[in-house]
Amino acid sequence: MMNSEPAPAPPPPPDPAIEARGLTVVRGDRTVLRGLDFTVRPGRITGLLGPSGCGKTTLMRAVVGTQAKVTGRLDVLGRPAGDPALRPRIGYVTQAPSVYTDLTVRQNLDYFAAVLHPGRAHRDARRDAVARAIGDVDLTSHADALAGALSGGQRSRVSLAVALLGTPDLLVLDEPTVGLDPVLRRGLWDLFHRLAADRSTALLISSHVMDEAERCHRLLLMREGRILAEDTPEALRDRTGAETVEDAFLHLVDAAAPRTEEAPR
Ligand SMILES: Nc1ncnc2c1ncn2[C@@H]1O[C@H](COP(=O)(O)OP(=O)(O)OP(=O)(O)O)[C@@H](O)[C@H]1O
Repeated sequence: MMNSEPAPAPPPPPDPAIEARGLTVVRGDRTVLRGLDFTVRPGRITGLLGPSGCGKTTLMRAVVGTQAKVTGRLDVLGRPAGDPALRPRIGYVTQAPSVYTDLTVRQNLDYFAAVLHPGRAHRDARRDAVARAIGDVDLTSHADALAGALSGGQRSRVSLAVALLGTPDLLVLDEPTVGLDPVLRRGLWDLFHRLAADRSTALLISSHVMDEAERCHRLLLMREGRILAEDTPEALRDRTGAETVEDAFLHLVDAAAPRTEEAPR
């Protein structure tokens, strides 16, 4: 007998981690972001790519709630960006590592863990979270080194470990792989993919290095404060007939304004 039961409906897509509609930001007397619409999903790595000065950091600052003069709609994890309830749910790593150079790696992590989860009752949980975060960024063998004695790339990884302490639902990373050698870069991208797959973390990662684009699930291509395209790397290549995301970007730039522009590095 044929089964007349309708096939079960597929599960609805999870709520977006970030949803922007008409996002506009003014810095000084300049409009730096101009009416942006985009969505970032949980469990996905979204790459934010574009030339230097196009507004990537400004967009990230708006998402984490540290940017003034933001208009339009910007919802983060179901709340308006900047809502105090979002603070423990978002990890943000800026371009400049923010660590105490006169403390060891572990002491830095202990300090931030105590801010996140104060009190004796959380002592064991703090110790576990610190050990896990140091392991996540592959700094276990440097845990007792002074942060001031680390290389720039190692110090950025301490900043990343701090951001991972609270197991955030959203990680916002501003050029996290700058200055890292290829082996460490690969290790970090593996970690980003594990966070997306195992913890359903939404990752928004900026870069102006186009070869990192292929490692992302989705891309937001930016130029001069606008989104040129929002899609998967594969769809962007197919749509433009380009072999690389960099060529796809150039194609889209030409299609948007038929003039010669400098390509992002
Ligand atoms: N404090 C500020 N006051 C006024 N304008 C600013 C300020 N900071 C940045 N801008 C301007 O905002 C624009 C976007 O800067 P933003 O730092 O967001 O770009 P970006 O894409 O992150 O660049 P990069 O890749 O070099 O970090 C730039 O034109 C910059 O000059």
